[in-house]
Order: sequence, then structure tokens, then C-alpha cells
Amino acid sequence: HMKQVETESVQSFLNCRDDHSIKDFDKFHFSPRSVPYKHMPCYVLKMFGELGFINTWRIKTTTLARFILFVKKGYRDAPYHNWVHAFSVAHFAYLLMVNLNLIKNDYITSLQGLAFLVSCLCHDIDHRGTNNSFQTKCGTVLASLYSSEGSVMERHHLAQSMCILNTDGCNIFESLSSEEYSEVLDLLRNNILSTDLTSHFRMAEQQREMISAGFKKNDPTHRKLLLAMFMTCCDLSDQTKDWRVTKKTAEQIYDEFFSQGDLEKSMGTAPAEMMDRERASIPDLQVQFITNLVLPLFKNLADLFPAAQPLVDTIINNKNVWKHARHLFQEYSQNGTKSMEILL
Ligand SMILES: COc1ccc(Cl)c(-c2nnc3c(C)nc4ccc(C(=O)NCC(C)C)cc4n23)c1
Ligand SMILES: [Mg+2]
Ligand SMILES: [Zn+2]
Repeated sequence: HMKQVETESVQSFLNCRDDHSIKDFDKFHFSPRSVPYKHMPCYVLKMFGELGFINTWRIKTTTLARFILFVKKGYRDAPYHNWVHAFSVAHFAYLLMVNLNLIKNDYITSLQGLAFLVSCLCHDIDHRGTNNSFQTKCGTVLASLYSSEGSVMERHHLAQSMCILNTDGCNIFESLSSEEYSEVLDLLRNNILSTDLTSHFRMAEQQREMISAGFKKNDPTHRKLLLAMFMTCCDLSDQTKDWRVTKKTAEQIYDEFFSQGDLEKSMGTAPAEMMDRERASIPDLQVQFITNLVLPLFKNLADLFPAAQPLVDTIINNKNVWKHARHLFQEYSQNGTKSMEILL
């Protein structure tokens, strides 16, 4: 078995070098979900290399390769919260660093960039396709471990990430000095915990103040707010791609949400509307989500980085498609067609 794993792992790191079918990998419009599944680990390695992290932080390639495969194995095959989501989130972190020159223009340090990319890769590890309120409501093991501090799932994703770093031959931070090591773990913690959407709302106010007051590069609080903002941008980056991607993402998310709703009904509790396949109107929910969360967030990003303005334009386009789909959906759902097929 180990032999088979070894050859498979070696295989998944050889073939992306000669994969000339991929163009525009470092452009905002590129969809990471179009990368062949078996090439994804290799493209993660490529991102670490292109950002200079392998040399700067003296990361052994075999250690990084093993770390990537353990992270990939740490994800379950949930409809949305799976390895492909993790890969796409990490890819957007790469796009931000490359296209906004975050490290060159010292918005973030190289160490913060390394922690940022690793955090995105690990941010949803071992997700079960159910959200924080499900954990507490149904008294899961994870709730018994973490519900007193909140952000139950995010604390679990962090714990799983630490386990992988402590696994033989997987510690990609082994060449760091002790102060760099403790800083990178601190960054990992802040970044992964900041992907809890409810804590994003708390920070959104401070982020707006930071942007209107003007970002100060050497203000540690500004740095922390900026990294938290980047993490949520990456987590929601499917919204910045063309309609096909956002539609497919919505299908996966509501597949996961409605399964949780079914589970809650079978346990005798009433699910939230967005989790209830009998009540939810996906176009309405998506217009709300984009209006209340996605647009303000990426407008903040574009305020700081004008190069990110095209992302806002794409999000507005997608929102208009959902608005157009709204009455289409009502019309069709009258005669029972609830499915997303009707959307172009
Ligand atoms: C950043 O962390 C997460 C965690 C989990 C998910 Cl699924 C998402 C996420 N990523 N894309 C989406 C899209 C397209 N629609 C969504 C609609 C609702 C919600 C949701 O959780 N609403 C309740 C909350 C506001 C208290 C999340 C949605 N979402 C992001
Ligand atoms: Mg998450
Ligand atoms: Zn996520």
C-alpha cells in the first residue's frame, strides 16, 4: 500500500511541468477549478516556488510535497468544502500576492505571505459539510471541544493543520528560527480563525475605518485586519469568476446546505431558511449574500488596490444574472422545477 501511495505521490508532482494546456494561471480571470484534479498538488508546489517561499524559507521539496498530500488527504469529499475548494482558495491568495505585488510593495512580509498561502490551503481541513450552528445545535464532538470559544469548525481546521505540521517529514517550517516559527503559527491561527464568517462581520467595521483612514503599513493592527480581509476574499473568490463558476459553486453550496437541513429535520429541529430546500430561493439568497457581504468586501479591496476593480465589476455582473434569474426561478418553481438547470 505504502509503495502505491509513494508512486501516486511522486506521479502527482511530475506532470504539471509539462502541462502546457494551462494559460493565464496567474491572471484574476483564471478559474483554478479548471486545473485537472490530479495536477492540483503540483500546481500548489509551483505557487510556493513562484512566490519564492521555497528558497527564502529553505523548504525541502520532499517535505513540501508530503505536506501538500497530507493536507489534500485531510479534506473530505463534501459537495463544496473539499480539496478543490482549498486549492481554489490558495490559488486566489497566489493571485493577490502576484497581481497586487503584496510582498514587493511590503503590504505583507514574505513570512506573512507564506503563512497566508498555507492558511488558505488548510483553512477548511476535515470539514464535514455542516456549519458552526449545526455543531452546537446537535452537540457534536467538535462542539464539546470548542463551542465555549466559538468558531467551532475553524478551531478544528486549525488543530488538524497543526497535527499535519507535527507529522514526521511534513513540517515545512522546520528551517525557520524559533521566533519566525512562533510568528508563523500565530499567523496561521489568526488567518484560519478569521475565515469564520460571523467574526468577519465584527471586523468589517474596523476594516472600513482602516481603509477610509488610510492603510498604515507599519501598524500591526492594520496588518492583521488586512490579512483577515484577504482570507475572506480568498474564501469567497469563486464570486470573482465568470457566471459558470459562480453557478456551479452555488449548486455545491446549496447541495451541502440542503443536506444539513434534511439532517436537522430528521433530528426534529427546524433548519434555517437557507438550509431548507422547501423554503430557500437560491437567487434571492445569492443576491442578498453578494449585496451584504461579497460586494462590500471586494469594494474595500479595490479601494486599497485599484488593480482589483475588475473583480468588483465581475461580481456586479454575476449579481445581475442572479437578479434576472430571480423571476425566472419564480416562474419555473410554480410548476415544480426547483432545479438550477433552468439558469443559463
Ligand atoms: C467565509 O466563510 C464561509 C463559510 C461557509 C460558506 Cl458556505 C461560505 C460561502 N462561500 N460562498 C458562499 C456563497 C456563494 N453563498 C453563501 C451563502 C450563505 C453563507 C452563510 O454561511 N451564511 C450565514 C452567515 C452569513 C452567518 C455562505 C455562503 N458562501 C463562506
Ligand atoms: Mg470555513
Ligand atoms: Zn472555505
